[in-house]
Amino acid sequence: MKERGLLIVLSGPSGVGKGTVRKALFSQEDIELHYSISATTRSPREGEVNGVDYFFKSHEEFEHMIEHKKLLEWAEYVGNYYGTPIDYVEQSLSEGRDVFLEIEVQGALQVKEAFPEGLFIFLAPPSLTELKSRIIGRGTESEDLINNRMKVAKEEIEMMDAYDYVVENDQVDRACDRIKAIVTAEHCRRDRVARRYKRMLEVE
Ligand SMILES: Nc1nc2c(ncn2[C@@H]2O[C@H](COP(=O)(O)OP(=O)(O)O)[C@@H](O)[C@H]2O)c(=O)[nH]1
Ligand SMILES: Nc1ncnc2c1ncn2[C@@H]1O[C@H](COP(=O)(O)OP(=O)(O)O)[C@@H](O)[C@H]1O
Repeated sequence: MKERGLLIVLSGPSGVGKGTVRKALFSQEDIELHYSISATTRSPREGEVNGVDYFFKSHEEFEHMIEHKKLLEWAEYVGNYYGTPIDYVEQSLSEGRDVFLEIEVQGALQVKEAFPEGLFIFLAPPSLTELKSRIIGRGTESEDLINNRMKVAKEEIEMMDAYDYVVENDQVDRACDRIKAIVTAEHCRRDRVARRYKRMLEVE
């Protein structure tokens, strides 16, 4: 039987660098992860492509997905819905592929309920001042939205204890290396456990 893949959840406040670290991680050849594309009701930003960055949905379409249990988790975040389509995750894991979710904190906590065996990583900013300057530097949000995101960020940082690991995003390549090391260690741990049970069953 094919072993199930690993579910990796990267979470953390808006502007900490989740998207940047994820893209860097996916550009590396020594780790193979499968990105779960989320659905959202937020409007596309310049350059974002439907079905690549997100599945962009109307409120009605999103609520239809909720009603028909098409989402593994969903959350309302600063006025928009975001959610993880369940079929892609289930199918990839059952075929032995490692799935990577990049989602906010409320959603990550819902995934933890459904998949306690997942690997939950919180990406943390070096400081709140640096977080704010990254959000401002990205230039995608109005001042009101930036203040909202900072307010939510403080609440999210309080939840970091619920995660298996906290990775500081001081430099993108260092954060990436830390995440790779965590994923590799988790694979080794699971292989060791699987081998131990296999041996136990052979002896029985
Ligand atoms: N719960 C949940 N959060 C998501 C999902 N997809 C993206 N998010 C999070 O929603 C928040 C806002 O995303 P977005 O508007 O793209 O802004 P950005 O990530 O700050 O650039 C971020 O924290 C994302 O990680 C999802 O499927 N579920
Ligand atoms: N380690 C880092 N050092 C400095 N700037 C960073 C770092 N990681 C990300 N950034 C910048 O911070 C901004 C927010 O990053 P982004 O990946 O959009 O965050 P998130 O997906 O968590 O909202 C971007 O302008 C990005 O270039």
